Amino acid sequence: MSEGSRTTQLLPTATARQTWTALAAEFRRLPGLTAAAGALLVAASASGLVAPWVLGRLVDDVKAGADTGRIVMWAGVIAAAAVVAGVLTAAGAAVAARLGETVLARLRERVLDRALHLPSSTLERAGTGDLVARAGDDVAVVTNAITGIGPLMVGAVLTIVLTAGGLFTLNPWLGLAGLVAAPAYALALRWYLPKSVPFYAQERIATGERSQAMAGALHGAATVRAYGIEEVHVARIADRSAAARDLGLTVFGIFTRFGLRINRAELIGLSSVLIAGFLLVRAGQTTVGAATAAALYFHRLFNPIGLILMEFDAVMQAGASLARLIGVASLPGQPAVAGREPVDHDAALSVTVRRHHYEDGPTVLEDVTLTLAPGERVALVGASGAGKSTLAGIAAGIIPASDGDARLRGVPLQDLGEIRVRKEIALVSQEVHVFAGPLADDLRLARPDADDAEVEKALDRVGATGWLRTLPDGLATHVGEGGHRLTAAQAQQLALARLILADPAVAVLDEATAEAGSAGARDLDRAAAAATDGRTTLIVAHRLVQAADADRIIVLDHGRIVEQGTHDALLAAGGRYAHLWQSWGGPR
Ligand SMILES: Nc1ncnc2c1ncn2[C@@H]1O[C@H](COP(=O)(O)OP(=O)(O)OP(=O)(O)O)[C@@H](O)[C@H]1O
Repeated sequence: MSEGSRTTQLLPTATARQTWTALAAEFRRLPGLTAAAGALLVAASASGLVAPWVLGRLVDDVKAGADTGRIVMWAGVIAAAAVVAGVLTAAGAAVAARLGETVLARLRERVLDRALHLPSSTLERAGTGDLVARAGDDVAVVTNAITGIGPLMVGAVLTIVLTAGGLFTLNPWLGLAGLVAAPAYALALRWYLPKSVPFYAQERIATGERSQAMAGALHGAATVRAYGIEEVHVARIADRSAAARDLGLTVFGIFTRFGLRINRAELIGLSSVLIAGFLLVRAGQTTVGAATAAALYFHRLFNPIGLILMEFDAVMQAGASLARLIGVASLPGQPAVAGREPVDHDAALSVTVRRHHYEDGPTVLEDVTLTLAPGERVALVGASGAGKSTLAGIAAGIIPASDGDARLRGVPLQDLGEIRVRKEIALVSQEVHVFAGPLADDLRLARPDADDAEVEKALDRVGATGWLRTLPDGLATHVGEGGHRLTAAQAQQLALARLILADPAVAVLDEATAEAGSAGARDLDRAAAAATDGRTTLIVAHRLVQAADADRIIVLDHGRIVEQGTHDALLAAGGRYAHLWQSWGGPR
């Protein structure tokens, strides 16, 4: 496809409510583990309440002149509570991490499953970048959150809820006194978030630029030295480092001032609890011990509240990533059964496009009607940007026409269902991916039950036998990422061999042979001819020689069909095609 202002429509992102619903549904599928994690975390937080309460009792007992035995008993209770809290916290964190990992693994599987089954048109619109970012970055962010801060956050929330409950149980007035700090915390967060988020983003960019400047200079060290431009690069690195340092200091400054605001909120809360305690004790409403316990409870809130506030943006970030994952995971799966059956029809494939445009872009195709008889070979030619790839995409069911449709033996492709369409119509595009693994496996993607002889025969038909023999392990040779590197032309041959194995009725070839140099291009032309032999074929011809032996040639210009006919007829007509043929330098 020609480069232009490509518009993409990102994959869906779940709303907050959908995210919670989907997450809750995942936890419900693991009732045992969820209940165990919940119970352990609650018990761990609750056991932390024991020590402050006991200290309060201790104060009252000492005031009342209790004997040493009683004090030792309370000390024993505190020690036991500490041990129990430690054990429960460790067990709770382990079970919660296991629960989180299990939920995440399921979510990851669903995302991958949906991603691989996405209707081609959705993927075409979204671009693979969005999907790769979700399967990569978003999964990483959520994994870190679920296994790292996730259990800590849950623990912190539970501690806050239970401790606040403890505070109110001691004396409702003491609880209310603690609540006085809430607005101060809220104000601290309101001050911090709008400032920190953009600075964190800038800091990440600045450190990235610094690494880039250093890596660039080091990779090109020889060139830098040869041209004597060391100073320029040193100055550039110094510049980037200074920018990163300044931003780092700014971020640290903001963080410190945020810490100050949190301390202020703590001071307000603790003072208010102490003052309320003093007044209540004086009025005989509570004991010194209870007021002490209340102050200790409030103090106990410092860490969890601090943790939640400090990690608030990390939680928001994880939430955003989770929403993007659930957006993909919640896409409808593939229908198990295909739709309507194609019927016997004169046309193997027909396309009617009244108008097509990408999103809000200009019209790319207009009034195009294309009908391929069974077994017919039709070539699309035209200048770059004329709309050939778009028309091929619509014909293959990859791109839905804005106004119009493609039909296989009379049945609209959307009625056939994606599975059936992919079985019947194969698209070979220039972007051929070689999957990492044995060569034979890559070919069997097209037909899993093909035996070695069939795989070899397909490779032979596309002229790959020559290089197949040179491979160290033949069909078992590992190709793709980390394995034996195939050339672009060899990868194209693989794609054509896959086409033979898949054996579809209709083949759409878009730039399938454009990659190679001229000698290789001829080999690939032969391979393409062999692979499409006997099939209804639509070929996007970038070199006119690919079109010359087609049954019919269709000339596109600015999204409209301007000419069609056989090579000879079009040459004789002396029109657009003849002109293209002449300027391309083809024999008359
Ligand atoms: N995904 C897309 N989003 C927006 N515009 C697009 C997209 N794909 C193609 N276009 C635009 O549609 C027009 C037709 O492009 P198309 O790729 O179909 O032409 P082509 O004849 O195949 O060109 P080439 O020979 O360069 O591949 C061009 O203006 C192109 O920029």
